[in-house]
Amino acid sequence: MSQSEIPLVDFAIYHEAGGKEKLGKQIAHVLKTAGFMYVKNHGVPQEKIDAVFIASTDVFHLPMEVKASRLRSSKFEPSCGYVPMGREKLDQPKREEVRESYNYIPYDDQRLPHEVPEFGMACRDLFDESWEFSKKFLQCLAVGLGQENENVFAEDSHHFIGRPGNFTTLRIQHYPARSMSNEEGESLTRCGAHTDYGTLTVLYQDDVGGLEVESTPGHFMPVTPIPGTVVINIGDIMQRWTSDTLRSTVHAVTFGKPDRNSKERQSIAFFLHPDDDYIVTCLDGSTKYPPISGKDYLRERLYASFTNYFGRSE
Ligand SMILES: O=C(O)CCC(=O)C(=O)O
Ligand SMILES: [Fe+2]
Repeated sequence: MSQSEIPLVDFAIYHEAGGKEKLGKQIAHVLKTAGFMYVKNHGVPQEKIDAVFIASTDVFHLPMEVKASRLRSSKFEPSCGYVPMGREKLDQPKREEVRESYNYIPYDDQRLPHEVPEFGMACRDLFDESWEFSKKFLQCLAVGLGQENENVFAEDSHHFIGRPGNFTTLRIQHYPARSMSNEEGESLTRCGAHTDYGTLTVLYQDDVGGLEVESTPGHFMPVTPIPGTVVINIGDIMQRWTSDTLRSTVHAVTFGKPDRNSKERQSIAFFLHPDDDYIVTCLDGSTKYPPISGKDYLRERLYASFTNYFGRSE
């Protein structure tokens, strides 16, 4: 990425004649170069985003024993639930991550925090709105890449979204404030450097900041929060699907510098995954990567990033 800034795409032209084509060209270009973009006029109502931020604040402030009674399943299966600090380590070499999260999928109400009754419905609404926007985005992308079928990345491969047979998840993340010495700061981070796994990630962030993307190897650039925008990037399965034409970009969330006494932060990520049984093959007809099902691909990736999880240890 040679740009000094993350590009901003205006989705307002989607409904205009030729809008899909224009947007498709822009977003395909960004995903071949920068890999990350802001999108404004995305159509996801701000009050639905705020509702999840507000309800999840209450969820994260529940007593630990309540949160711990709603742990995400430890099997490889779609599951709602709480993911405590230390469960995930994305960094290489692995540093302690000061982050807790809650995974939401619409068809598992077993581990919902019923103490905050509005949480489930707020998540459901934002899940649906995020998919509505993602569908449009993915249609534009298919058009921008010259695909005949504009739904190849949308309904055709995400038919079971929100239902058994698809792993798409809305994940709410909480990064508590933490004062630390410089020495401690070397061994802790908020979210280690990683790429996402799925088709697309739609990220809603609060105004604290800390998200950074790797613009050139080893050089990270801040994704400063811009009100009214969402942040979009693709994940590894989309890079594979497009035979590395599109770029799944490394990113991380850091503590503020220089004193590292960062404010508490929250973000909401909509991680889109193809259907479990959908076979992803290189779209250009090449054999660069063998065909793989959505589920097998995700299994490989989750095993690598969860510690003491799915019956494995580091
Ligand atoms: O919290 C953020 O801003 C991003 C977190 C992230 O990249 C992830 O969970 O994959
Ligand atoms: Fe990520």
